[in-house]
Amino acid sequence: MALTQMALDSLDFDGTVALATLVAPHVDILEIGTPCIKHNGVKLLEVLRAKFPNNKILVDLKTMDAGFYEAEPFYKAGADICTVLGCADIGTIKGVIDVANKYGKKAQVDLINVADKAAKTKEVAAAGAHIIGVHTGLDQQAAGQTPFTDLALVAALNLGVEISVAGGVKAATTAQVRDAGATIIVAGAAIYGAADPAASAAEITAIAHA
Ligand SMILES: O=C([C@H](O)CO)[C@H](O)[C@H](O)COP(=O)(O)O
Repeated sequence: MALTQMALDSLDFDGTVALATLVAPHVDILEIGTPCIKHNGVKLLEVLRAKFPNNKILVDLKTMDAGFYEAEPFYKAGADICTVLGCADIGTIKGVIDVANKYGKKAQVDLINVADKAAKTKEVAAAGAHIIGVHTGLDQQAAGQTPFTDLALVAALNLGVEISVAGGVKAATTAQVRDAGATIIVAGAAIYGAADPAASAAEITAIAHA
């Protein structure tokens, strides 16, 4: 059993709200993707928070510096999870963990571009990270990479932290990543690129929840 998260990666404010309206009943977590939050800011989070009280909301800040200071306004506005880059300074990562704890929320450390993912996972888990994000980014996917080997590596550490997996996951690979130990399964393009995003989200969630 894993939760599902839909990545909202459009830059368009109204289009994002419209897509979230279609998909929200069929996923556990709505993600405001990095380009989307940079373009639209905390106002979009406030709108989604008010419209979708039954979904958790992840804000994909991918924070690189000033962890506590950057993430606090988003937790204050209703984010349940904010992300911080694993390649950031440990002080930055601890800042996001601290502010998440202050609001009773969660911090996710994104392993994108981290060279030694096992060592980083152990370090940030010991620092109190709530979720480890195994992530093959859009540019890495374009170069042919997938998250599956990294997921196996992180899951094998058995550290008792939640593990999120993102990077081109679709219905056909959802059972594979669920069985490999992901507790949160992220899908972006597989849902927003589908002819029927609600049906695609429902299909992925049915597999993830099995
Ligand atoms: O985090 C993401 C990306 O780096 C842009 O910020 C995506 O939201 C994430 O990769 C999920 O999208 P898909 O890979 O299209 O499923």
